[in-house]
Amino acid sequence: MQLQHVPTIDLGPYFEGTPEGKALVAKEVDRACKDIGFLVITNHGIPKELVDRVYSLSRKFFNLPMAEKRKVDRPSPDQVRGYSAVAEESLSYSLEEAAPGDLKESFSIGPTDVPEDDYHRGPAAGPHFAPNVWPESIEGFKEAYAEYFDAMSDLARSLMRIFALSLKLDEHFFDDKIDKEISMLRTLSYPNMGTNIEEGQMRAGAHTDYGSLTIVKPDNSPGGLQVCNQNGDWVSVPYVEDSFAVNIGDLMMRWTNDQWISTLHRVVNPPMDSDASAPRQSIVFFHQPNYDAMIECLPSCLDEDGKAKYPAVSSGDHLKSKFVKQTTFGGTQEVA
Ligand SMILES: O=C(O)CCC(=O)C(=O)O
Ligand SMILES: [Fe+2]
Repeated sequence: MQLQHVPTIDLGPYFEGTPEGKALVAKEVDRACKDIGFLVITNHGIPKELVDRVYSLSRKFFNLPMAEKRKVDRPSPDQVRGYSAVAEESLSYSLEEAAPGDLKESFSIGPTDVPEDDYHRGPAAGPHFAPNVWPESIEGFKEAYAEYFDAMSDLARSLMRIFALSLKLDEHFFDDKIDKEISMLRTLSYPNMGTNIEEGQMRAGAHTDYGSLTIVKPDNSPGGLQVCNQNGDWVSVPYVEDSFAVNIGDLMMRWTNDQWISTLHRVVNPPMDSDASAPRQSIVFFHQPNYDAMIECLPSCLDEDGKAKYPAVSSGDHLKSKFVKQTTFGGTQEVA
């Protein structure tokens, strides 16, 4: 039977390391990725203290006066770094002719401690390793974000190893394709807008993510993440204490020849009567392989006639193609 809701999967047996435990988790993950493209993970090994620290430092940042936040404004349209204000972006723009701006503000970083070599700094690297910008006035902010990025990167590597087992590949198949990743970490703050909303305006309009996988630290405040299941119904991602929501993106769907699905999702507004002092804040890690990793249909995912639906493409070119498609409200470009 096809899953129509988002399952919760305990990663404990994978990390215990027995072949049975690994096989069990790989099977559950395979089903989730095929049926609904989303899963909630528990026993992921990320310290709660780190998550809580990044959460509260981010809250401090979003509470700064606008002039302070503007000091770390996004440096240029092609660099997903720094601050973007409410309604400056629209995630569903790539799916609709015109969409109103999303009711969120965000702060983004890319890889930290980038080596000064040709791979990372030469022309082929484009804006993938652009420098980060940091708010100077919040103590411990930079360190916490860098630590969280690394923790997410480790968790994503474990998830990719589970994916490899699910896809009948060697467990380490993806390792050398994600060791110079071009991932992004982004905190999203969704203020409670009351009635100050345009027709059709949402916290985040319906969209799919671009990369290999996304790891979301959700928030339990009203107005949350919803997923469109294969029946076409919007279902909420369950909130589980100390969990992360994980979803696969367009790149993974392409890598699996559409056997796994990159699912449409959105963040809905809270009910009008909900507490205006409870804005939602989520922390989102968009995992993206090395820019030169070739995304070529995996052998276990070919069609029955042995064919692939898509030609090979590099991770960097794939991301660029999404980038060009998506224009933000107000005319600049944005990557989800
Ligand atoms: O805030 C969330 O829960 C998810 C946001 C999202 O889907 C995105 O930014 O791509
Ligand atoms: Fe998303």
